[in-house]
Amino acid sequence: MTITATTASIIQTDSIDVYYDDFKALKNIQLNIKEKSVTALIGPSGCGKSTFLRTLNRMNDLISGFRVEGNIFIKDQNIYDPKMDVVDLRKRVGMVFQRANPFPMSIYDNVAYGPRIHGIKHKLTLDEIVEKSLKAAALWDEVKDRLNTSAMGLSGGQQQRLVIARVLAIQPEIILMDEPASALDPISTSKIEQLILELKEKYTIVIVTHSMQQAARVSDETAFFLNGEVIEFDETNVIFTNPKEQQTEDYITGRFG
Ligand SMILES: Nc1ncnc2c1ncn2[C@@H]1O[C@H](COP(=O)(O)OP(=O)(O)OP(=O)(O)O)[C@@H](O)[C@H]1O
Repeated sequence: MTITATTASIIQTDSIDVYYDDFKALKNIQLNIKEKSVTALIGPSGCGKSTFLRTLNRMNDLISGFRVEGNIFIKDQNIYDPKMDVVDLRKRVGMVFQRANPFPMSIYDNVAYGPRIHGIKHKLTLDEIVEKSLKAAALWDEVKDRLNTSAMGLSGGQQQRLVIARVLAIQPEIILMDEPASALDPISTSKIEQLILELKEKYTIVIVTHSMQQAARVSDETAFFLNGEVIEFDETNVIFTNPKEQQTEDYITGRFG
């Protein structure tokens, strides 16, 4: 394993092993993820990228047979500490999935949903949050005249940006994205990529992608996963132009996977 990415990190994983029953899905993962940057997780299908991503906000907790050994620290707080408030953790670490999953309600209510759950009831405050979040998700101009219509009427690309606005509305520190553009056309994909580059000014983003071009375009650092291990973790331009491990080179040049 070659790991040279360093500097101030918001997420530190300390030798993580993950099991689904007897199957060891992740082996000795040690990744430090830099604050306000984009970290891409790449690797062939089934190598553990999504499993790792989901350990970062404890999304795997409810899967029967799932077990994690080792610790993950976010800003020095051990998120697997039994005392950790998981609702608070998921507020701090938001998640965007492959398929946009807007709630079957209005555009406005989708974005206001999280703040309302966290106790914000004042209409003007909610209006402000909705506008700010939709602007930050680069969707405001397209929807400002139809905020009270159903989110289900938006295109796939717009729905994905709405989901990002919904995540932003609860002011996370970290946003996890699991193949956020894989179901989208090239123009919608490019909007999401542009958005990721804008969001990293304020947020830490960890993204799983099967597109090497996408990883190269949006990320600062890249981790290459294979068979549940991190083979190499480095600055993205190093991974794509001068990888140190043969397996990384074989993967990025399309020799397998
Ligand atoms: N709920 C589960 N129960 C049992 N095994 C699982 C479960 N989820 C994932 N796995 C196994 O763990 C391994 C890693 O899966 P994971 O989904 O993390 O890989 P991935 O790299 O994200 O794959 P893909 O790129 O296809 O999404 C695979 O062998 C998978 O079959």
